[in-house]
Amino acid sequence: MLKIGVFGCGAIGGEICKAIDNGQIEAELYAIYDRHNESLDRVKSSLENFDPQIMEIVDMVREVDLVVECASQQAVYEVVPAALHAKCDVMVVSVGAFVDTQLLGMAENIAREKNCRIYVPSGAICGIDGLISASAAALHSVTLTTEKPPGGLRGAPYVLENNIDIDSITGRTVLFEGSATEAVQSFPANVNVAATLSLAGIGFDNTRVRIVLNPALTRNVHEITVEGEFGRFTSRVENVPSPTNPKTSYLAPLSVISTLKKLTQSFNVGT
Ligand SMILES: NC(=O)C1=CN([C@@H]2O[C@H](COP(=O)(O)OP(=O)(O)OC[C@H]3O[C@@H](n4cnc5c(N)ncnc54)[C@H](O)[C@@H]3O)[C@@H](O)[C@H]2O)C=CC1
Ligand SMILES: O=C([O-])CC(=O)C(=O)O
Repeated sequence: MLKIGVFGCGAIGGEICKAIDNGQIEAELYAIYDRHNESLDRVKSSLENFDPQIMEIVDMVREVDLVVECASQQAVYEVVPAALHAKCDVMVVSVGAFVDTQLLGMAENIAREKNCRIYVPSGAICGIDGLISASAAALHSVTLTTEKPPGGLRGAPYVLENNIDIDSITGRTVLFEGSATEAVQSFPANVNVAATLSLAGIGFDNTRVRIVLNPALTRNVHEITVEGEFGRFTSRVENVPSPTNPKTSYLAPLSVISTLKKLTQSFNVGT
């Protein structure tokens, strides 16, 4: 049975642990880690069937087959090289870290050398399957419009650095327009989806991103439009925010759970 370690036990990590524990994912929850004891305690007390060990990353990668990073972009720098050097596969949710071409190149090189896999689930957006299919021919443009209520954007570096008082904004307001490169650095915990889109499509510099604050919304909306030799498609998802982290949509852990299920099933559907 696949032995899994979960690094980061917040909104996403907690759901993954539960899905392994209740048998939805046929794997062993072998180890967990979080820098906050409360998060570890919360996850541990939610489990009925597994009693994972709490392990620092250096120990975790020696014991498990796959580490799931669901912590932060900063954690990716720690988790990904450690896992790959130990010949351990890794799934990355804080995908925005891969805007760093050195990190991405290094990860790809070590994975090739050690014959390991790096998995990036679709996360909180819909349409990555279509984009991957379309990318087998020429792509002309990829754009993302992310629209969130104030709770989905509060605390982002871009908001703080530009002294934007998001609670005083009363109507739909475009906060940011630019490349995915700038977007994932300015909103590291809000638009990892822009990174996933970039990796699947035409890269960080060419993927265009618009971030909109809409106080009237209760859901996190991501709309993507892709044009290429295949034609054109638009996909729009209206995501229920996670109850414990309003920045994160519930679809994000569901996407990780489904990607993990794919790894353990013999019959797989979709691109
Ligand atoms: N790819 C996608 O579509 C999406 C990605 N995300 C990203 O996934 C990650 C996890 O999201 P959530 O679970 O909602 O966040 P969260 O804030 O609810 O949980 C993150 C947990 O990781 C821990 N953590 C953070 N950095 C750490 C480190 N360096 N070492 C040890 N523990 C660390 C925190 O203490 C916290 O318990 C975030 O980076 C988030 O931005 C979120 C939503 C969608
Ligand atoms: O969960 C979402 O809606 C998107 C998100 O936070 C991210 O991509 O970082």
